[in-house]
Amino acid sequence: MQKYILAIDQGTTSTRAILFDKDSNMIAVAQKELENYYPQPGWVEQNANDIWASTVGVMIEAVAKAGIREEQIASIGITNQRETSVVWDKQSGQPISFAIVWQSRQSDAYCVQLKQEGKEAWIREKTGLLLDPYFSASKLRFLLDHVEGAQQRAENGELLFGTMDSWLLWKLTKGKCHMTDVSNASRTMLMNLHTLDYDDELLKLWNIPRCMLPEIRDTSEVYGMCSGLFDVDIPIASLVGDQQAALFGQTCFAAGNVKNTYGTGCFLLMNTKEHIIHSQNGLLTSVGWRIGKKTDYVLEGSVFVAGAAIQWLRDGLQILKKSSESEERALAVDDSAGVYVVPSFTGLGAPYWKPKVKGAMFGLTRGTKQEHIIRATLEALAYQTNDVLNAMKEDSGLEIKRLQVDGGASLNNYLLQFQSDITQASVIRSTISETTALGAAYLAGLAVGYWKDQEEICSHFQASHEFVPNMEASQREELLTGWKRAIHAVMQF
Ligand SMILES: Nc1ncnc2c1ncn2[C@@H]1O[C@H](COP(=O)(O)OP(=O)(O)O)[C@@H](O)[C@H]1O
Ligand SMILES: O=P(O)(O)OC[C@H](O)CO
Repeated sequence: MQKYILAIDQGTTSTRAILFDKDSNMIAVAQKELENYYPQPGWVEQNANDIWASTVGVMIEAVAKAGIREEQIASIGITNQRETSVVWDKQSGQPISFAIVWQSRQSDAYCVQLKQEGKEAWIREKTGLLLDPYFSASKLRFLLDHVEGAQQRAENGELLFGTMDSWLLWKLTKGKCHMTDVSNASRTMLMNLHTLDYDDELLKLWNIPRCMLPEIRDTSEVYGMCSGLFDVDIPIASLVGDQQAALFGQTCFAAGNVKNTYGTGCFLLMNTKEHIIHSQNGLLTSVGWRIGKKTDYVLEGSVFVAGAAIQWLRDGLQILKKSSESEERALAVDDSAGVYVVPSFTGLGAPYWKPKVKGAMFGLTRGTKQEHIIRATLEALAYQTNDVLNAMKEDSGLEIKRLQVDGGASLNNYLLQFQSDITQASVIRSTISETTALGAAYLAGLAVGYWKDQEEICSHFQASHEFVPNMEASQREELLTGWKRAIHAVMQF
């Protein structure tokens, strides 16, 4: 009987379920959009019940679309938007409030206070993370402080905390499994990177009762059975943060392998194997995955606005009808005519971490056309990626000769060629666009023997296109000098 792996990709804007076969082909895809709520400026929330409902919906739809029998599903993998936090009642299974999304800044005051108390370096050494409301700890603190009676109920063992992997696992196993994996736990700011367990000093600092936290497990193992949804019980065999899943899906298994996902923002991850590298250049250190007690760590740099800048050209400036049109419009001019766009609309992320910086455009003349601005905006995605790659090279001491890419904006050939030219590295786009779901599928398949090992998985990787550097060194230097001046200028403004 032909078998398949069902991957759930629970993202910020949608939930997807994808069935893969043994050759990594996508057999069926189902997707449901999700509502984000913005109750106050800078706050972003989601309804965890909607996330659960969307997950059930896409799982059933994907299996129906594929026309397979449920017993043909060898295992289920879950990958998820990371850091987004929810607390629920153990008895009723109801969330005590909306989930706080990773982008939300509502718990910033806790981080500011801890910075003032001089705790940043100490937290960084333990967790590899910067003191920022991006991570789960301050979000959980916020929930326990703002929902009446929550702290006491948590201490009594009545409430449970989870990121979306834990929430979905708990729901799919009908409350039997309250677990997470090391990759997700490494983004909570409660786990110690060295021990891979919750850190008592951090729990004390944030005043979080350990009993409400999910058990930390491997990234690829059978945690429990999905029961009640289908006629047969199906093992759930991977939990993994979405950026780490993409790294796995891109088969970046060796030290120094790097992937970049060009979505709304850009997420760059480098596999550093067993080495915990503490960045001197504004990057984060997290766990990639742990399989059979072997842990791979990663260095990570996030660019907050990437594809979102193209959306701004489309919806804000209205100089594009569709994002995909940006390629031909950029190619309609010979160059960007000295225009630089710095799309730091929500501050600058890695490697600068300047949350208050605004965006800017430089080098405008009477002859500047829409096409120059479009081209310069695409180039900004490549310059920002290049800045993170330089930080990665410096921190790891490794050369980066190859960058594997995915995400919506990676369909833009002009962008990828320019990336290759500026970075002087091969830029490789895989034939499989859904690398995040594929990574979760690989991890779930490995756990049940569907695929034998990483070597077998590597043999599935196929580049759809490879972009190689093709720019004079002098031109490259000149362009990079202009970008540095532009970045410097926005930070001074
Ligand atoms: N051909 C393209 N050129 C440039 N940007 C694009 C192109 N296609 C999509 N995008 C951008 O990519 C983003 C969507 O990518 P996606 O990976 O779906 O993002 P996310 O997972 O963050 O929602 C959008 O911001 C869109 O503007
Ligand atoms: O939902 P995505 O794909 O934008 O990913 C969100 C990241 O995991 C946040 O850290």
